[in-house]
Amino acid sequence: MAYAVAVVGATGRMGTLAIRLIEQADDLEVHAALGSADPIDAIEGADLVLDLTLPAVSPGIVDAAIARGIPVLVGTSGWTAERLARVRSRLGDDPQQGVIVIPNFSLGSVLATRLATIAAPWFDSIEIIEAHHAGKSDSPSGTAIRTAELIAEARAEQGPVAAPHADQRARGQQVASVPVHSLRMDGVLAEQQVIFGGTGETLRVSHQTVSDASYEAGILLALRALPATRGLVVGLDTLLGLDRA
Ligand SMILES: NC(=O)C1=CN([C@@H]2O[C@H](COP(=O)(O)OP(=O)(O)OC[C@H]3O[C@@H](n4cnc5c(N)ncnc54)[C@H](OP(=O)(O)O)[C@@H]3O)[C@@H](O)[C@H]2O)C=CC1
Ligand SMILES: O=C(O)C1=N[C@H](C(=O)O)C[C@H](O)C1
Repeated sequence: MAYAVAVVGATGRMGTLAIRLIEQADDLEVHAALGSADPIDAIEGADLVLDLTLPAVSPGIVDAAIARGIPVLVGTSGWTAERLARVRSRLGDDPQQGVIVIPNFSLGSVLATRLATIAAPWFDSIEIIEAHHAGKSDSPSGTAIRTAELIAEARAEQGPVAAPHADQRARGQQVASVPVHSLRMDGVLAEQQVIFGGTGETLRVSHQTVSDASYEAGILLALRALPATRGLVVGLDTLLGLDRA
């Protein structure tokens, strides 16, 4: 049996990639391929929903899937801790349905974030620089938001990072106390560098995406994990068990 997937954002860069992957997989099939002009009701009858749209649109799609009892995989950015908390409370204490939110489908990126959380308690001075293609409409990136929030979580005992002169605009946007600097420019696909400043040394954890092919294995892994998921799961690291490594 093949799971029927409704892809929302199917006309976009990531949606087009997802449709191709689903069409090529024996255990998945396209139920509906939706763009901005299509009614969300078209997800009805799908086994799974895949959301690859815009940060402003994504929460409504998740709500629509939850309302219809359809498990949903979210690849769209903009899912802050606050937004995730709202979904968790919407699903309730004994959720029978799965919602998976993956800020970054690439293995290298989630490993880089994991490495950053290991270093986080050891350095008080931590900043993130992320760069993306000029067409990306949101900043900071979903990956940077997630990385900053996990760094803050890993520093629960040490407290917020030092962010001197944070009132100056060029000092970036603080996410969970971590300054994030976003570049949007030609010649870049997606990159992130987490810089740790210590006594007489810096440590840099850096990841570069050179092709959208880096997302393919993660998309398939998360779609296949979705039917058995109950409640909210965040991050490819969780699906891979890296959060316990
Ligand atoms: N998790 C990850 O690893 C990755 C996540 N992303 C994220 O995925 C998202 C999509 O990126 P990308 O494909 O580059 O973006 P695109 O701009 O190429 O595509 C956006 C898609 O959203 C659709 N859309 C816009 N508004 C609505 C609406 N109201 N209802 C339904 N669909 C709508 C568009 O449809 P239309 O064509 O009709 O306007 C289009 O299909 C972004 O948030 C990006 O950050 C990107 C790469 C990797
Ligand atoms: O828009 C993109 O391209 C990407 N968006 C995601 C994000 O906001 O982190 C994931 C990846 O960085 C590519």
